[in-house]
Amino acid sequence: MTNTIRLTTAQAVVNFLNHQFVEFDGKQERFIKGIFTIFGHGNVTGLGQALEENAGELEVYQGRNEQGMANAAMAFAKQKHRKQIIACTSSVGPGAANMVTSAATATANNIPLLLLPGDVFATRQPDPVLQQIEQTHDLSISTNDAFRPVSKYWDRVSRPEQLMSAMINAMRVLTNPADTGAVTIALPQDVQGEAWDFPKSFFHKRVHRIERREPSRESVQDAVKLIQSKKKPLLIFGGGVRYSEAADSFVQFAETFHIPFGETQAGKSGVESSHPLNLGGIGVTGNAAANAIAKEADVIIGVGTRFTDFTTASKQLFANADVLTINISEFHASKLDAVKVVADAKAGLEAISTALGDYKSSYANEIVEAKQGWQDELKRLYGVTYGEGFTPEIAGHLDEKLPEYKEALNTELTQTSVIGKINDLLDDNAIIVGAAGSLPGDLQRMWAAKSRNTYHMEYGYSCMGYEIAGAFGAKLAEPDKEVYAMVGDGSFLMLHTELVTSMQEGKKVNIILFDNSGFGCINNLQMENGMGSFGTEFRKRSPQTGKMDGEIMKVNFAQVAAGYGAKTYSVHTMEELEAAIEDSKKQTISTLIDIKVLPKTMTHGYDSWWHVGIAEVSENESIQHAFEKKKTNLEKARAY
Ligand SMILES: Cc1ncc(C[n+]2csc(CCOP(=O)(O)OP(=O)(O)O)c2C)c(N)n1
Ligand SMILES: O=C1C[C@@H](O)[C@H](O)[C@@H](O)C1=O
Ligand SMILES: [Mg+2]
Repeated sequence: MTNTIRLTTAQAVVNFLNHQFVEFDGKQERFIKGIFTIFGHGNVTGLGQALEENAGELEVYQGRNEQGMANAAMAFAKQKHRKQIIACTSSVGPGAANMVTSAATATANNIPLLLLPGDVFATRQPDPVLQQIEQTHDLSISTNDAFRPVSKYWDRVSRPEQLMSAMINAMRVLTNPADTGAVTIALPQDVQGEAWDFPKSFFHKRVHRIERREPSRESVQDAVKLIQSKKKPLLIFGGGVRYSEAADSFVQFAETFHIPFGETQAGKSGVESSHPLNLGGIGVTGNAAANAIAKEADVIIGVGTRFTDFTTASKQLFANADVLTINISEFHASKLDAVKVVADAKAGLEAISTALGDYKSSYANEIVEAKQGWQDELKRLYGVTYGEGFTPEIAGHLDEKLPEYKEALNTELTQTSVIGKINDLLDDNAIIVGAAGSLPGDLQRMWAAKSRNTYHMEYGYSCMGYEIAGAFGAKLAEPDKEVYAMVGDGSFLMLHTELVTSMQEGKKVNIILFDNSGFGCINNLQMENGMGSFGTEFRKRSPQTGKMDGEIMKVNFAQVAAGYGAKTYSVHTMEELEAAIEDSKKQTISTLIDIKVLPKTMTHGYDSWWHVGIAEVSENESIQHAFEKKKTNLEKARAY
């Protein structure tokens, strides 16, 4: 009996993908659910042929935009806590280039994403093939080299037999909780069709064990010593806790030692917001309760967090505290000069818990009071209404222009009150998905997660255009729940066409669109830092000034989505909002609710600083002032 099987490279890819499984806590699951495709000459006659002939168990999807489909694949993996993925194949050239952004998004967020872009001919016989870029200094370069800096593993299969080591390494990285991200296997279009006698053993079922790395005894002792020397510890619930499925251990740790916790964007909803020790979002987009407690904490225990500038408020928030990290990645564990426990979140927390004995923090009423204070503030935010003498949350920027927006958008709705209403109306187990704009900040502060794992925010790359594709990916992961994309008008305009794919697949997503006719959060950012309103409001070019300071642009987003066949609603009042949400729940097709909101009515920062580059020299006094302010702020931050 022969020990080999003759297949094309592409057929071997499909066969191999069908035989990959992961095992976590004793539970085995198929690792590759399916594959998103947009076919072109770079993949249709190779991978396309292989999938047509025998896709096996792989579900084959048809994307609309390569970035969109890859964002959906990433969201699927994120919602599945990295235990299952959907691969993506594109053509050569522009199709491949469209996935570079998604690769970066997945890598920044440590989410597994397998990309299989077509590539130029290995033989070079037809060079330049259509869509080949031709770098004169190096003919081995193709568009796919652009994936190198944004991939955790990159390979090009220039001969069929290279596929074996390429795919084994791809799986190594995709299933490695400490170092996962985008994996790019570039497949030259001729090689995809070339045959090889592959060893049958290459296609045997492979089970990739996702192990819970135990901490070393010494590192646990270090952690115990540090915590025992402190009175006011603060835990941070990072995305790693969710991926490690360690929420129960985390809560038990917090309760046993009476330690409050703040949530990062990736960690939020790992535990219900109502938990008495859950202070909610922390950092630049954190709330007043979490940030106030953080300022007084003497040790920060960051679990499964990358400590981004948003979490640390640009290293200002924990300036005077010691830091302890529990992280599966040595790299992330080593941040902020921390005492580090390199371990799986659950294993690390449980080991420290056992060794910590009868330690108790010395918080008295601070936690209850901080939470109550934030509840009062939330109530105020829910109730912000436009009217006589109105002062928006972000005051002093466009105050005098608000009546013009009210007229143009035909609305008096404020963003904070709309978010409050939506939070009240959605099902407790509904999933919200977001990524960019002012919404991630508002939602991290304001959103009360009533069930676990219902808050899905891509804030590692904060990539505009993730929201709708991401909602579709989350829906594929959890088809029995309502999924809502929370999206600004800017993000919608950047990329929304996987909405069509959601309808093709009969997987309903709901788009909640906040139209303030502009890149609102960037307008806030520039004006807070001394600039005028420049290039961020959506206004027509004025024939008088020659600048984009003319009429406010009006887009009927409901009509756009209706054109795709979605059920849509135009909302200008609270009553219309309530009716739209209730009706949208009854629909079986995807929906879009086009909500017109006033600019500047999103939440403001709560005692936090975001470090951005500011001009050191300018004729403008307000810029000079902003630069001085930045210098003062920098002095209050940790140096590294
Ligand atoms: C792909 C991408 N390009 C640019 C940015 C920078 N950026 C962040 S938010 C934003 C504007 C978002 O506008 P919108 O979606 O309308 O949200 P709003 O701030 O108005 O709520 C921009 C341009 C980004 N995050 N992602
Ligand atoms: O530049 C940015 C500012 C943030 O407020 C926003 O949420 C994010 O999308 C971004 O890219
Ligand atoms: Mg906007």
